[in-house]
Amino acid sequence: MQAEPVQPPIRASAVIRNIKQLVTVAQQPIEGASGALQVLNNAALAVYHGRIVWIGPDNEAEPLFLSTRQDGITIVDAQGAVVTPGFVDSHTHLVFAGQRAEEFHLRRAGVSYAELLAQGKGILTTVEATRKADAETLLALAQRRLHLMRDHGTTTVEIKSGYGLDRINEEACLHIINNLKALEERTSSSVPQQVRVVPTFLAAHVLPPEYRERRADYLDLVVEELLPSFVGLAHFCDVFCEAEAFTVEECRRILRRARDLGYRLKIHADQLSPSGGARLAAELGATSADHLDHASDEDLKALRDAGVVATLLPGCSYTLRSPYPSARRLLDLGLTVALATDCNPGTSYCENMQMMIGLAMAEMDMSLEEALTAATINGAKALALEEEIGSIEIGKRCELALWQLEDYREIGYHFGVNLVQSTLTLL
Ligand SMILES: N=CN[C@@H](CCC(=O)O)C(=O)O
Ligand SMILES: [Zn+2]
Repeated sequence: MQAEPVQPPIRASAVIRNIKQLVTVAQQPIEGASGALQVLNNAALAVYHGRIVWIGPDNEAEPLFLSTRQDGITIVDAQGAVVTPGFVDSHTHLVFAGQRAEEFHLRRAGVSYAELLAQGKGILTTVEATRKADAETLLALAQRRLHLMRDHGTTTVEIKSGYGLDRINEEACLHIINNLKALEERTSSSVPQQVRVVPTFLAAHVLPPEYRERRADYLDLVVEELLPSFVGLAHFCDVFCEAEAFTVEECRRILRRARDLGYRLKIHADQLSPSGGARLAAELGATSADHLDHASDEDLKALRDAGVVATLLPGCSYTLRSPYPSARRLLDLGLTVALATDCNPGTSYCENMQMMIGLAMAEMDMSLEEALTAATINGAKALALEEEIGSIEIGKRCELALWQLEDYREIGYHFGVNLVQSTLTLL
């Protein structure tokens, strides 16, 4: 009689071995892991059809997966890397042409961002350059930025339109974002470093110049025509709620319509002044409210009570030389805080989430553990993707950053260089 073949208890398509430190950022305790980030030393993990099915000590991976015959199993040697979830950059404006270095230097000479906006510069300078560029150029520029992000550890990026501001150009920008998404999904599996792309429609970024004398017509265009015809091209609808951009009432009208059409909501809130954006985000049940430099304690409590993620964008304070919002204040009030780059040509030209973590630790009173949480699982919450990504846990997608470090606590301490060696996305 022939002996029954020993069946492996867990089926795997890939096993990642030889991980010096696995920083899981798990929301549920993991056996053998410790600390706020649930860190496991000398670890391995197994993946089946892109989902994590096992996490444990490296020496247990051998008997579980490697000595039992499983056809087609891929072994990835992490070569002693520190491994974290890939960054989730939940707020970016990657699709644009041109640059605004001149304004950057003008601001250093004392001209404010709001003054530039009021003079028809700022965002409108980029709208002009973006409208002039062809789709191929815009795609190539955005793809280059996306790959820079990936090289610095980001595996999910939200990308907003908002530099087109008319039917043709907004639609073109949304198509470019969706083309980037498709290109990433199709990337060859021999280089498994895809970036997940989440598209956002931001027609209410600033009033386009041709509508200066007919503001109501632009709002009608957005609400009655663009929002309904772009369903399916964007997951989120965002607005810039600010004196120089759109009022609370205008934003409410746009976002209500968007919500009725099935978009999730985001708001650029209280960035340059107390604009009422945070309150509106709470009222409408937005997924996130972003910036929040001028939000009051009452505004923040309203966000917390409504379960809205507070996304802080330290690159803006760095670029605009404005005071950094205190993340400590938000954390002490009990908010869920995310960090993002806000990569854009005006207020934060930076693709690197490691830089945001460094700034948040140096200037916003965040611990490394809080900043890493904000850049991964809380970024996922800001995109309503926390069931899928943002931490290394059973059932989640395998989207990782591999770091050339002895210890994850070198993040933020060793600064100014890229510490990420690669990202890894197993499908
Ligand atoms: N504040 C509005 N939008 C961007 C800036 C865009 C720009 O200046 O081009 C932001 O998030 O900071
Ligand atoms: Zn923004």
